[in-house]
Amino acid sequence: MIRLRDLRLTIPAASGPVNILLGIDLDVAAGQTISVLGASGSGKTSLLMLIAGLERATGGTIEVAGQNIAALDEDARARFRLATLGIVFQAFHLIPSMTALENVAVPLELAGRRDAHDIAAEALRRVELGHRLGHRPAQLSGGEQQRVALARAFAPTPRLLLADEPTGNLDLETGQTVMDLLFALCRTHGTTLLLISHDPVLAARCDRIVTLRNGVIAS
Ligand SMILES: Nc1ncnc2c1ncn2[C@@H]1O[C@H](COP(=O)(O)OP(=O)(O)OP(=O)(O)O)[C@@H](O)[C@H]1O
Repeated sequence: MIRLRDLRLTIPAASGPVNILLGIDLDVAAGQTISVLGASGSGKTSLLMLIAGLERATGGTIEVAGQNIAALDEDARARFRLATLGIVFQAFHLIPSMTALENVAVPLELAGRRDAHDIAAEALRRVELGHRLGHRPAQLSGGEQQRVALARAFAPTPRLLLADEPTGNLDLETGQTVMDLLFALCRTHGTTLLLISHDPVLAARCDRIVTLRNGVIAS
């Protein structure tokens, strides 16, 4: 599902170029769950942004679901994301003016699904938010907002879920509930998971752990 070869990222900055990733090689099989650990600033989020096609690599190759991301232009990458990936961030990134149902329906509508609202309602019921369809994000708790974000990510049944510290803004117990749901959804749909975390206990729930250090995979 993911194949990275000598992946490099250098970003220009006022004080000179910043080398963030210095040659990453990684293979993740379909259906596998993998966690990326590493200290703050080790390049975890940068790696996720490259795999999602939200950032351009400065070297190496990225294949996701057999697609060479670097070969795609901006529009093609957006279509590729819609068809292939779900992403969940630490901040929930819901649209404040929209209800939970509308937030989950957006990517489905963009993908041309006529039954977007029915699928969105079902996705929200699966994260136990069937009673909150008409609530806006400000009317939901943090845990509920992240469950809406999970429903939005899983509603189009993506082959790959990218999760960046999805429990970072939640208390321990709420975070546990969200992660139980996330792993259950991955299992049900056979979704490949790449989970970025600081937390070794959470990481240990994945099939595999890799650790980023100084821009390379240290273990
Ligand atoms: N646009 C940018 N310009 C310059 N430096 C950047 C930029 N984006 C990221 N960096 C630097 O790249 C390094 C890696 O950042 P990244 O966000 O990928 O780390 P991370 O491992 O996800 O950290 P955290 O766990 O704190 O979220 C950091 O040192 C950061 O300061």
